[in-house]
Formats: sequence, C-alpha cells, structure tokens
Amino acid sequence: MPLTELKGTGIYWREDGDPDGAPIVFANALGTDHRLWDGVLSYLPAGLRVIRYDKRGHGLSDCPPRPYSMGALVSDAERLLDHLQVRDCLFVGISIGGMIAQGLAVKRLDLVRAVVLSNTAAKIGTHGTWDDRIATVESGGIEALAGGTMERWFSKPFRATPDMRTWRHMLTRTPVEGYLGCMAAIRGTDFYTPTSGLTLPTMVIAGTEDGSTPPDLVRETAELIKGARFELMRGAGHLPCVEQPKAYAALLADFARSTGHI
Ligand SMILES: O=C(O)CC1=CCC(=O)O1
Repeated sequence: MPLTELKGTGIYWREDGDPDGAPIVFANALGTDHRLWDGVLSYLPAGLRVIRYDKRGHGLSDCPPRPYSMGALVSDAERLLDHLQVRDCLFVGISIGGMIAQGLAVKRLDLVRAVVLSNTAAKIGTHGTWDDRIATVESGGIEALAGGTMERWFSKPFRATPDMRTWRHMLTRTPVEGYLGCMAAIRGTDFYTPTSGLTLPTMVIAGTEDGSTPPDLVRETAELIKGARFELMRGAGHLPCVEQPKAYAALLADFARSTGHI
C-alpha cells in the first residue's frame, strides 16, 4: 500500500473493503498506528470503503522533525482524503485522532458527513501534564512511560492477557521524534470553541476504565455538540477498539445506519 507525499510529508495509508462503498476513515491514538483497528475491521458490515492511515511520526509514515501542530495533523488528513477523492466520509478518530476529527469537521464539512469522537476531548490534559510527559520521554525514551500508559490504555483484566505485550511494543517502537511531536500538538490544542459549533451527526465514545480521557471529560465534549450521541463502554480503557472490537464495531455500524451512511 502506498506512501503518499503530501506537501513534503509521506503519509502511509491503506484501503480495505469495497472500493465503491461508503467511506469510513480511521485516525489513531498517540503511540499507535493503523493496526489499532485490525480487530474492529472483521466485525464491520460489508460494503464499506475502509481507509486507515498513519499520522506523521507514526507507523510507516514519514517522521519530520518536531514539534507538530494540530493544524498540520488536520491538514495531513485533509490532503489524504482529497488525494483519495473521498467525500462525505464517516470519520472515526480516537484520542489524538479524535482531535484531528474535530479539526477536520470544523474545516472541511465536504469531506466529513459524520464523526465518531472516541476517547477524546476538545482539550486533553494541561500544559503542565504534557510538559512533564515530554521531559520524561526526552530523558528516558518512550519506555520510561510505557508502564503508566498501559494502565491508562487498558482495563486491569486486559493487562493480564498476553495481547498487552503487542500493544506495548507498538507504543515503544513509535519513533521518539514522532511521539514528542504529537504530544506538542495535543498540548497546544483547545477545541472548545470550534467544537461547540459543530452540528454534523456525532457519536462520542468513552470507556469506564479510561485513565487518559476519563468518561466525565469525554462526556463534557459530547455536551458541546448539539445532538451528539454519547456511548459509555463498560469495562473498557482508553482503547476500546482493542479491548472490545465486536462491541465497538457494533456501535459504529449502528451509528452509520442511524445517519443514513449505510
Ligand atoms: O498516552 C495517553 O495517555 C493516551 C493519549 C492521550 C492522547 C492520545 O492520543 O493518547
């Protein structure tokens, strides 16, 4: 699958499903790549054009020098969808991917007809929390915060399964520059005002065990958006698409049907 040059930055993407189907686009969390959605894909209804990509500094995409801005991450998504001639997609973003989804929906309603904001918020953390995390990674690498990240990402029962190691590897093998670059982008993002103006169909997903974007924070973002549907996944942490792929796909399918996307 191609690495497409978008204004000097190569962005890796892949397509699955039906090339003529209704487009659904997935954007990943910090420290993860497009494989985050592998489990969900097998449970999605047939007939969707499924597009996944690696944001800059992650997976197989280029890793330009940091810092990155949220504007650059949103522009990468925008340019990729233009390149792939995608219009009116259902855009599913998790965590920083959910911030990209908010930015894209504000900027390009021709590209996005509905959004799923998963385990995300209009603003995540404070300047202080991100400064601390940036300093930790600068001195000790991603490994220095891998243990804490697993506790925020996954529920206690999931952390006892062998699968957890795979996701820890995905995190710790992320390019340090890309990880730091994206942390700077999250640190600089406050979408309260633009997100509160969104009117497109929106579903917001939270996990009861999410230590990164706890349910109350996620619900607060849902309440900014008129008519947004809020779903709380019991027993799931920050990455419910990994812990509960079948239930997660069922929510996506139900939302896609309710909005007339499929
Ligand atoms: O690393 C975390 O704690 C989780 C996270 C915050 C923003 C994001 O994309 O992931």
